[in-house]
Amino acid sequence: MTVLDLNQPTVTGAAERVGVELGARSYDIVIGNGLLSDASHWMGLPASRHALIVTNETVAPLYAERLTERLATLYREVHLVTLPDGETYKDWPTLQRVFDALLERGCDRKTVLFALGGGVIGDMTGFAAACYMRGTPFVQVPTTLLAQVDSSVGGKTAINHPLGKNMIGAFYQPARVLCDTSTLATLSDRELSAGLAEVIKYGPIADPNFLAWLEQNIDGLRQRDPDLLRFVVRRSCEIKAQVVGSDERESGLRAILNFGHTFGHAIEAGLGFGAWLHGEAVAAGMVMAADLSERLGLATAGLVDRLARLIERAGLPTRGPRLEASEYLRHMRVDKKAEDGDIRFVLIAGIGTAVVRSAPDDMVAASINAHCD
Ligand SMILES: NC(=O)c1ccc[n+]([C@@H]2O[C@H](COP(=O)([O-])OP(=O)(O)OC[C@H]3O[C@@H](n4cnc5c(N)ncnc54)[C@H](O)[C@@H]3O)[C@@H](O)[C@H]2O)c1
Ligand SMILES: O=C(O)C(=O)C[C@@H](O)[C@H](O)[C@H](O)COP(=O)(O)O
Ligand SMILES: [Zn+2]
Repeated sequence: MTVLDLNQPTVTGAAERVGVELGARSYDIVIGNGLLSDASHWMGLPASRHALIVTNETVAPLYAERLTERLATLYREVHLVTLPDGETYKDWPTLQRVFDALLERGCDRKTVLFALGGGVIGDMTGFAAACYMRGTPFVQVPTTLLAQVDSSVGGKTAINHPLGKNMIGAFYQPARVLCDTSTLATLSDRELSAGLAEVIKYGPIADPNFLAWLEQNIDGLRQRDPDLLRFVVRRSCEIKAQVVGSDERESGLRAILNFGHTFGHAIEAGLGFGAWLHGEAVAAGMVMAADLSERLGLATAGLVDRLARLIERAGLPTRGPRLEASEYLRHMRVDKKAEDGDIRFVLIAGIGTAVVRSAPDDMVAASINAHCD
């Protein structure tokens, strides 16, 4: 991929826009400090009588009132549904509560859904929007770092199945993504680190300069320097928008965004959803995938150490939990990239270049055993 402009972070108060170019489904990602309080970025959203804010019990007390006030100037009826918090609730019964709320409040097919929260809320709201009356518009208002740099962009929506991560879902693009970076101030350190895992991912798969920049700035990011945070949100969105813009439904290139996820999803499913955060599982998964890249002779020696050092400095695990390699393999066989039972991994063939390959089970097991407790 082309390396885009890596200027020093912009320090202006003005919001920035990154376009996701998908023809009729194109939309903007708007990034700025205080967007929830700035009416100008909320103009031109899909028109409707009804808006439904979908959020959870942690985020609602923090930001639902501000979003309700903002939407009250745009929609005649603004409804709110507050879901329980956690990855364990990314499931059918909780999704059903969104449909209950829509029907009980008389919402029609033009109703605009607003996903206010992290990736769990974003993925479920998007899926609800894809299904309700066969499709109603939705807007992402991501409030975690992970959601601002990754999950709010690109239209992958889903819930989990006990046997596999994100197994039931749809590709369904939002009408806009509004990233208010000021919401990151209330995020826990653990969740901030989880978001950094998906940020780090973009370096090895797409942008060597970004990886080097992260190595220089990781401490400042963990200290929540607002300019650094805003820069990583923008740069991450630029990379993801470029990938999604050229392969919306993952027929090829888009799979590179799954770096670390084949192992990571096995960790999440193997331990039971919610035991490890998604970002934590992806972090350990990236180390295993880097190891496999070295073992297969795709990457030169040193990749694992370099990546693990950065991951550790980001406050993330570099080793997976104690699970048998056979248990990992069992979960990985249901990964969506698998073909005919053949597990396919995103591997690194030099920093900035990712490839998708299968590998012999014994080599995969060796990578797992070398990097799990
Ligand atoms: N669709 C995609 O492309 C994509 C990409 C990456 C991850 N995901 C999915 O996203 C999910 C992980 O997202 P996540 O890391 O945002 O987790 P999350 O949605 O569970 O949010 C993390 C925690 O932070 C809380 N929270 C949210 N915003 C807050 C704020 N501003 N202040 C304080 N607390 C806040 C939440 O209530 C939750 O407890 C996983 O289900 C993963 O599979 C999807
Ligand atoms: O947008 C994508 O494409 C990604 O793969 C982004 C991932 O970070 C994300 O976790 C995604 O939900 C994983 O998708 P899946 O198809 O493996 O469930
Ligand atoms: Zn992910």
